[in-house]
Amino acid sequence: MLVVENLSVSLDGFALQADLSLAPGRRVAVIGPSGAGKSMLLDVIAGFRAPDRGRVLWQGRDLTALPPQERPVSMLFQDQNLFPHLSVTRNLWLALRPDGGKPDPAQQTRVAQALERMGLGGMGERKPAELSGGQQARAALARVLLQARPIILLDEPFAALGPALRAEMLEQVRAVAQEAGALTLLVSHDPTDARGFAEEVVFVEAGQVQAPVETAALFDNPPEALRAYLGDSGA
Ligand SMILES: Nc1ncnc2c1ncn2[C@@H]1O[C@H](COP(=O)(O)OP(=O)(O)OP(=O)(O)O)[C@@H](O)[C@H]1O
Repeated sequence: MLVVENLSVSLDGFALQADLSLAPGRRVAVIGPSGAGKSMLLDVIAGFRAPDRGRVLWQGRDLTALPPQERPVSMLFQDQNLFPHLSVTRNLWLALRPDGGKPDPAQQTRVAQALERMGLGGMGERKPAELSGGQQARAALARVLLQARPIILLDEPFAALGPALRAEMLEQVRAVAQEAGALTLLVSHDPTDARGFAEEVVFVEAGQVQAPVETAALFDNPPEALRAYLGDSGA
């Protein structure tokens, strides 16, 4: 289980509170109004922000004091976080050799296979700027695939893509997560994405992280606060 226990983080007058347990392998959407604290929750789980109080545990192990690179977590951001001066292949090498060393031939083959799988065969020598937005998203997902960590965090990584491409990317994420048996948390502003992707939904409002609810049950009978958030989005 991923357990976020008695967590409290404050920043410039904003406070986030969470108490949450999520099972390995689940697909979870994190939704809620702008500024509610969704990114902050992911940042604390990933280790980019330290909580004032509380702990983050994975399978009983306390991660709270660990730096991001030592956590069992891969994170995908909207800007895809690829190094602009490195080729796509070299960006992916870093997933296997964070020290910057040259991967061995077997690792290089894995990188080439990940590129093929993401439809980027033959594009490994390009710099990220020489790829389309969708191709950059696939390159970033190839990195997640190579890292093969048991928790995948996605902070609106595909928001800049059109609906069809976004749905396709979420399908890819689902396949990658399933293969790795990874728990996946997806921050999204699009209820359709949440419904299509997630088995459970965590609703965050004004710094309060609510307990996860089965997706279908939540959207079939949304509580008042969620109804207000969804407005007339048709979800
Ligand atoms: N670096 C910062 N300095 C000060 N306040 C911040 C900082 N980052 C975030 N905040 C505040 O913390 C709160 C939570 O921000 P967060 O980015 O987690 O919200 P969010 O739910 O992800 O919003 P959005 O959906 O708009 O991305 C917001 O009220 C925001 O103004």
